[in-house]
Amino acid sequence: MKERLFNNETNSDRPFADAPSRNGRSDDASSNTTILLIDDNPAIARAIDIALRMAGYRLDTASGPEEAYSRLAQRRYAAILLDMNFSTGSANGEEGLACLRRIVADDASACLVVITAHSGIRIAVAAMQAGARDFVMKPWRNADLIAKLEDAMARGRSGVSAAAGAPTVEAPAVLIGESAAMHDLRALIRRVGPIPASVAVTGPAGSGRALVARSIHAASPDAADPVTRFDLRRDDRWEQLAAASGTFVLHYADRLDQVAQEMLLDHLPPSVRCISIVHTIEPLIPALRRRLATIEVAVAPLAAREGDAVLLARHFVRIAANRFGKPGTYLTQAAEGVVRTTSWADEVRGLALAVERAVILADDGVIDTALLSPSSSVAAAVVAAEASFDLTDAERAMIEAALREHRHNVTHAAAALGLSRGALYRRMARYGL
Ligand SMILES: Nc1ncnc2c1ncn2[C@@H]1O[C@H](COP(=O)(O)OP(=O)(O)OP(=O)(O)O)[C@@H](O)[C@H]1O
Repeated sequence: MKERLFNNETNSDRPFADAPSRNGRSDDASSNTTILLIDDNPAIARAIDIALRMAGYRLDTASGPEEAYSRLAQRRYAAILLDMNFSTGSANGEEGLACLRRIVADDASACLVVITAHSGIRIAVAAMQAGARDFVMKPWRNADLIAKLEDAMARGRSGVSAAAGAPTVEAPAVLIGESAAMHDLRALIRRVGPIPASVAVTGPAGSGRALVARSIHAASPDAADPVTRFDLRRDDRWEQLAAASGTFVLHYADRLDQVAQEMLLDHLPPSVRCISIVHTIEPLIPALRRRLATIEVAVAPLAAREGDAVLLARHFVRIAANRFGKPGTYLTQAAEGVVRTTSWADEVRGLALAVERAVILADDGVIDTALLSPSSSVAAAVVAAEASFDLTDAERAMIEAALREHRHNVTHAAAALGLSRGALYRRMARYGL
């Protein structure tokens, strides 16, 4: 039941000129080590890619903060090389500093090296104060760049050297979203995380509560220790509680009846920090509310987070495109409009599911509105059934998909299929559904 949240890994003129790594190696020590470059200049990205590959490293590139957060939500990088300006004409380093602060807030152990213009000493100082481990000034010599990266990685705070290329287990808890609600949520997590008070994370299922709980733990002094998760619906919950220590993440306390809530109070060791995931704290008896919800961190429904659905959809496209081997898959503007205006059942998880399905069905890597329509799972079922050229199978598959899509709500499934409820019931009986 114990689970470790964190792996203990752990435009310029003439920026690149010369030798590979100071150790020139391409051996096991560095060959598994991946570095993230955040830079909007493809020429720089190509050149750094070559230099790092010659030194035995791998490079992932993000063209700006949005893509960077998405990549950082997927894996932990041994080091991050961050340019300080992204928009055309911007030179004050503010964009880079904001990105740096966000990355460090999400993952205090992130190893950041910033790239500044030759005259950017003020920016370099601000970046170091904000948590960068080092800076390089343009133009740089590749040998210096790699030496600084290697020194920064070696100075990692964790026990295992990132430069040793330890494989990534779990990505940092990165919350995608730029809405006011998400900015407030991040600020609250940063305030609450370090205090050993118990926290109740509230909100609709699928809205990201478990991710927020991880993020709170990541901001705590115990971040390097594993949390223990409990599903309070399980029969053996009381024995499990008694055997554990550290930080507890409790699921479904709000589903316990009054007697079980009192038993939970009796069984919770006094010294543990509890992070509870509940729909609302209303069903909690006052004493349990005091024990579990000293502070409430509310996760807003997706509909109340202006602009976040599109950022999340792009994030899920990147993940699914990578997972299903479909690089370059993207949402059309019209599809992003659908993402923005749809009320997603099951919140962020529902959106993620719709996007994954669309990525799979997008033959040409283009996700247009039709692929995002709620009935696209029905379409997918038809495609699958068509392969067998059996109309009976196709009809059954469509009905099954529509029922799944609408969580067995016959009225909604019938409407999606263009049938009356009675007609759907008759077919369900025929197919034994
Ligand atoms: N802001 C976010 N940024 C990135 N991913 C997110 C965000 N919110 C949710 N997700 C992803 O959506 C999915 C559902 O989130 P999560 O499991 O945290 O929801 P939940 O509210 O805990 O729901 P449940 O308790 O029903 O599992 C997960 O894959 C999670 O990583």
